[in-house]
Amino acid sequence: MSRLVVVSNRVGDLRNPAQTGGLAVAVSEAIKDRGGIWFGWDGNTEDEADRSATIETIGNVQTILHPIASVDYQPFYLGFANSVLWPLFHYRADLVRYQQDYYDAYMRVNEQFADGLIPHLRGDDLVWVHDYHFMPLGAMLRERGCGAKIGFFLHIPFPPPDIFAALPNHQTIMEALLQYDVIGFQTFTDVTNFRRCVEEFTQAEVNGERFRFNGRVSVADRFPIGIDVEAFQKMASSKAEALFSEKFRRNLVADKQMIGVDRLDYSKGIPARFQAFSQMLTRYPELSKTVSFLQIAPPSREDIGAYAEIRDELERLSGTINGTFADFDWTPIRYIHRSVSRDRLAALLRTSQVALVTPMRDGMNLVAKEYVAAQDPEDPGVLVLSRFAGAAEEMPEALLINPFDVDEMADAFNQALNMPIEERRERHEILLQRTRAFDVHTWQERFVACLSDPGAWQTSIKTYDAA
Ligand SMILES: O=P(O)(O)OC[C@H]1O[C@H](O[C@H]2O[C@H](CO)[C@@H](O)[C@H](O)[C@H]2O)[C@H](O)[C@@H](O)[C@@H]1O
Ligand SMILES: O=c1ccn([C@@H]2O[C@H](COP(=O)(O)OP(=O)(O)O)[C@@H](O)[C@H]2O)c(=O)[nH]1
Repeated sequence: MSRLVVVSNRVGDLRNPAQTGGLAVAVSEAIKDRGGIWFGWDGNTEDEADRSATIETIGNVQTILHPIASVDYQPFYLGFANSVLWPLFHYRADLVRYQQDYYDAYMRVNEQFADGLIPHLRGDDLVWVHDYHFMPLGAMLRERGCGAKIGFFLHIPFPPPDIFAALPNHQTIMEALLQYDVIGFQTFTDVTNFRRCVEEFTQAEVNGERFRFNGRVSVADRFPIGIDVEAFQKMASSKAEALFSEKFRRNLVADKQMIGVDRLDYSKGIPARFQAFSQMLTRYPELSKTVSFLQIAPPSREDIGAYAEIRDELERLSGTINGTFADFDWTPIRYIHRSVSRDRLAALLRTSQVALVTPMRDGMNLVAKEYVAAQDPEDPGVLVLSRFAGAAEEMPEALLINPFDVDEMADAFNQALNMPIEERRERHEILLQRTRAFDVHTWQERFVACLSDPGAWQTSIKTYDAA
């Protein structure tokens, strides 16, 4: 069996169950299955003299943590990755802050990673590069003579050509992506957008989802990421956590609880969700004191202006909403700006009657799947899900909403709170079945199978009925 070599900016802490961020969570689950090397950033932003890579073995996984010089970190991670690619790929061209030195640092860090990785590679390895931080890495490994199979998986959406064209370096990035053997996306929409960009911005020969460019053939497909359903179910219903949820339930003044769990990111649609909750209380005054809304939103990328702004906006909004609706014995919104461990989170999801997953745009959104897994099948809660989350493609039985329409969301929240038990069970059963069918193990196995033999890979069917 070929060795798997995973590359990503964040390397999950394989000993820590409390990590946040879908990539770290999902890749940790996936690599534990098969073992191999996980190569990524050492998480250090300070320069120490001659910092070199740190190598550690944890079970069947070897982690190689590579430094990024502090002078590069800001323009690479906060700059090109998260002030250019992240907003653009989430369809927010208005938030892009492009600077040539950001791009230069991005290419430099990719070159350094290629130099750092190449001595560890063997010809028969399967190299799996993750996410927008490392789009040119495959091409740079090829330049250094790497003959191994190299695949790329994008965790965030891929935009249509009109938006992608706003990236000054779009052609270089497209051509670099065509140096991978496999280019994986979360959804059909992303695959379609990518194919359209290949057609528009490169000279590649296009045959369905196969592309021939500079003598190399690449295949693109959708590999929807999932969770470890059994592990999450176990956490949600563990005895210790049941005690925690019971205590938590007793302390609740309202009968029902709605929950949102998101990194504090403008793509997650939290302000509109708060507004819709407020609108729900205005439209349906009978809900007053019967429901409270718990929003967990750990800090993320706080050195970027747009992230600081959204934090201020949420503090303002939650203050205004509580000021308007709260009473001596009822606080409508509880907003927690720190991360919560996954076992505790699982219990909180199980204790909540409605989950609000309402991003303006999201690659997948694992919280949607975690909520479904955490439910008691006899008395399950309702998932309200944005049609612009990647998860919506596999989860049409959720209450799908348009996050740009606050009124529609308010009505859907009310519908979720009042949904009869039979309907809740019906929707939950099929959602759970599909969450199981497309779990993190399937994700890993499908990607690795495709990368092992890209020529023989049959690109996926267009529906999820097979689940
Ligand atoms: O590493 P950070 O900058 O702190 O950000 C955390 C991660 O955010 C993004 O996650 C994405 O991946 C999830 C799993 O595939 C997906 O469900 C979600 O929709 C995406 O937003 C980002 O893509 C990762 O690189 C970050 O590590
Ligand atoms: O306080 C928190 C907030 C989030 N998460 C986890 O972080 C991941 C977030 O992944 P998702 O795909 O929803 O979004 P991302 O943050 O990757 O954009 C999920 O597994 C959450 O359970 C967590 O453990 N604690």
